[in-house]
Amino acid sequence: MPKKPTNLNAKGDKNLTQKSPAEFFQDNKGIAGFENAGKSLYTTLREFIENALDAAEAIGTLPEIDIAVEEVSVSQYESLIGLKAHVRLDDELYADFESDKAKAKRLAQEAKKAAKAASAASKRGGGGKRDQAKCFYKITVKDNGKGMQHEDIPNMLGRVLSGTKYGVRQTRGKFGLGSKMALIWSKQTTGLPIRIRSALPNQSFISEYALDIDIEKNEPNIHKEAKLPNDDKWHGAELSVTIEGNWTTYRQYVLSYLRQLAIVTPYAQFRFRFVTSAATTSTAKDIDIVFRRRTDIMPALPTVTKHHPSAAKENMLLIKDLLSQTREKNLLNFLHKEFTCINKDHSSRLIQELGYGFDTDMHPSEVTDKQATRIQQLLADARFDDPDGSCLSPAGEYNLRLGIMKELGPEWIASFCAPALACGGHPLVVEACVSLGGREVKPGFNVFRFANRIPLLFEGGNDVVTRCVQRLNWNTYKIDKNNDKIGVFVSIVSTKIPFKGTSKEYIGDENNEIADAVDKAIKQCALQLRGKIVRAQVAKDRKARKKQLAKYIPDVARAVFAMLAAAADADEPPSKRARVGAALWKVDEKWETDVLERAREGEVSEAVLRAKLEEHVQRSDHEQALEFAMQNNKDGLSELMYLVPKTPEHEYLPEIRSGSCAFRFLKAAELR
Ligand SMILES: Nc1ncnc2c1ncn2[C@@H]1O[C@H](COP(=O)(O)OP(=O)(O)OP(=O)(O)O)[C@@H](O)[C@H]1O
Repeated sequence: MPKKPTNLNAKGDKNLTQKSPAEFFQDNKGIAGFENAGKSLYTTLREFIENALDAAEAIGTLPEIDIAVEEVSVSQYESLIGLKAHVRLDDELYADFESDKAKAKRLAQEAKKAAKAASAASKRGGGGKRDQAKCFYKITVKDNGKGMQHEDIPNMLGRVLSGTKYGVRQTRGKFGLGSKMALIWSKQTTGLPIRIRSALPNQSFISEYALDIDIEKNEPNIHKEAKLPNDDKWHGAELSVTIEGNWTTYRQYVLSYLRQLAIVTPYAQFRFRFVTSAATTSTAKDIDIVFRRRTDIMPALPTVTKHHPSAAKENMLLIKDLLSQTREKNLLNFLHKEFTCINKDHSSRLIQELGYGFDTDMHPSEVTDKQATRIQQLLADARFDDPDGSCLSPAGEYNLRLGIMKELGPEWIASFCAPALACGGHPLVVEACVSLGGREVKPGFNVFRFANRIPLLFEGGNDVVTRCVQRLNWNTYKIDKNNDKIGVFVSIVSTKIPFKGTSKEYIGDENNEIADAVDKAIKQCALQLRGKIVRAQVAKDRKARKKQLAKYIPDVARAVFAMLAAAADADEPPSKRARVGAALWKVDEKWETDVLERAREGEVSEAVLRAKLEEHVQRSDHEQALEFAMQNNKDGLSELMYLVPKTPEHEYLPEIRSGSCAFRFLKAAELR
């Protein structure tokens, strides 16, 4: 309903009105990923699941997340909103009265109609919902995370742009918007409140709330608040909303999202259930899948960091904000403590460079607006080291590989982690894996994108990763881009991912630093794979040669033995012709006499010759293979294996070699 304008100035323009953030996002749901019923169902799940992961990781707990999507029939929905609260005394009085026979007939017709609509929708694809009846779903996500303070719950979940994840730290959530968008969508489509149960670790009670949002005031509207006993010492949160959705068209997206989440978070366990409405007689569409945890090793927690000085390039107001908030007492410490990559010496040199009017002892509150602009200019123009990225928590090559092996089972896989770089003043790390082959992988490119360990499923064509994949000349790496089953996985983590829009769907291609880092990471993986491909080709050729040689062994053994036997019988060395035929041209005479003697005594037989030849072919094959691998090591012919240290302190052995392989132990830092 259009809002009555609030006149802000009695004398001014009557149309001058103000909107609350909640109203803005209600009117522009699309920018937050709520453009239609199907997409809204997907985004609601995504927002809840990502909050659940953030909450468990924040307390270092291995995430265990239960996700349920329950279909709600129209009649169930009506009773939820209290429309059928009245218990009928005389059914036959009502227009919708139907006999048992009529009811059975109607249900059969409805089932037929629903099947027809679903098949039409899946043919149409996308999120269209024209001529379909409205469908409602109850979405519940339960985690074992840190929970929320009782008093904070209404503001956290009922006030747009409120959250605990602002600041310079890597988190999946950022805007303080996602769950409120789900609530706005539920308010608009079903009018039902969000239900929350939550407990902090070691809290004796469970907070229970039902609330919705006053969109005009951007305020929580509490329907129910209670504290229940927490006898099981549970901690975490359980959020539940009932919304209009479209499962048929977004089912595939939800399942792909979960599968990709399992790849990038193999240390989490997800259980996903889809339950058809009780009114539907068939349960054939029900789903109950568990994405099992494959490792107990979680990446280290990301830590809060400070701005990199290059952030001044992007944000003119940053210096002024920091100057007004800082607790530092002088300019020297202000630059050193409020930014990364500026030590005290560097800070003093920068202050000298600022010139007239600045000195190291100056109090930050004395800096004028003009001087703040001068500081901003200098920081934007000066050169600084890249941040070290230690505040970030990338998925890790081990976790990525494990997830990919588990979900896709490729034949080959290569991984690379690029050094941290500064992007808009925020540290950013790119990790990549490229795989070949695997289950359910189609020929050509299969691009999987992750940002702060969130799978990105939409807008693939515009994303920096897809663009880099398309630009790369895959032939150089002996990879056939049309026929090979190529999996490209790129995970980007940062304290601020430069998403396009608030729906966190893709990262644009225009940032050269990110594009270069992605390009480099993919190329490094492709290079490793080229080594494996070359090695496999060489191994194949060797096998063919060995097979070919082995084929001739019986004939050669027979011919050589026949010649030896004839020479031994005749008591004289073989003729020159026979020597050439048997490749004995250059053997010395003593050896020859010795062999003839042994042939006479039966020590050298055809079987012995055959066994010796087989042994020789086998040995030279191994020697050639190892020689080739050692010579071509740079080309990626060595295979990286990741060993998880059992203790923080462990010793690295030197290289170990055997006849057919060599082990070289490297520390993670030496791999880069
Ligand atoms: N499952 C949960 N466990 C603990 N805290 C939660 C949970 N879900 C939400 N919160 C709290 O509520 C806040 C608001 O969540 P919301 O989804 O609205 O935004 P966000 O996750 O901060 O950012 P974004 O809009 O980018 O997702 C979060 O910052 C978090 O503190």
